[in-house]
Amino acid sequence: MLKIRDLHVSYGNIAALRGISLDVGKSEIVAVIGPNGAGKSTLLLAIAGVVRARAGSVEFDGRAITGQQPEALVTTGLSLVPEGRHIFGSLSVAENLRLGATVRRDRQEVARDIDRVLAMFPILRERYRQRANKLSGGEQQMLAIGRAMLARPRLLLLDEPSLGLAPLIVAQIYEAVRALRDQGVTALIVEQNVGRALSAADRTYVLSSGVIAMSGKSAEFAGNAAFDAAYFGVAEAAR
Ligand SMILES: Nc1ncnc2c1ncn2[C@@H]1O[C@H](COP(=O)(O)OP(=O)(O)OP(=O)(O)O)[C@@H](O)[C@H]1O
Repeated sequence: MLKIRDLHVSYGNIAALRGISLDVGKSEIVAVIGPNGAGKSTLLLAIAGVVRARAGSVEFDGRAITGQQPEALVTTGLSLVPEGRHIFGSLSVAENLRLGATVRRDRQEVARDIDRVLAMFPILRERYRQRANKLSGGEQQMLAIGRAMLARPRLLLLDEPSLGLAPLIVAQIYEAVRALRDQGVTALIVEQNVGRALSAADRTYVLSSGVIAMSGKSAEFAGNAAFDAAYFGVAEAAR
């Protein structure tokens, strides 16, 4: 579904991604882990068209999407849930959700999709008319995912969904990601929470200083000395 080849992204003279190649198959959950500054957010931003690639290619469903605008990519089925959630604090939960559907014209289907989101995250039903800045961090993360779902994505890009959240809330968020996968939504997730990433993802890539240090089936990573060396080695080197 997603095919990235030799992707390079720079901010001025800082090379954030230095030749990334990565694949995500339909209905897979794939994680990208790595320490602070490894380039994880840049990777998602480049896929979503928010930052420009200096070289390399990104294909989505067999079509080259490199260099396309984020708005155009949303209509092709690609939704980003950015780090920090970027919800609108002064708007209600209902208004934030509807903003996710601005590219759609099928109003009745939108109402049905809002109902699906509220069924997935029942706390948002209780908070439906409240301003989003009154929500807890976990509720805001649920709202951000719900808003992304309103665009009916086939591929969901999640940037650190567990950041700053209590384990019970993180478990709920990942439960939702799995439920979405069962409905046919593919997910590429960036995480610093290694344990959570490995338990949720079918396959995992380790990103270090803008390059892929290791990749494979997540189940084979746990307790694997080569993985520990690759991951903790790069994490240590990044300190
Ligand atoms: N807007 C920017 N301008 C300049 N440099 C940037 C910018 N955004 C990121 N960088 C640099 O690019 C590199 C990769 O950053 P990126 O945020 O993608 O890493 P990350 O793995 O997501 O880290 P974190 O977990 O801290 O978000 C870092 O060296 C960072 O300082």
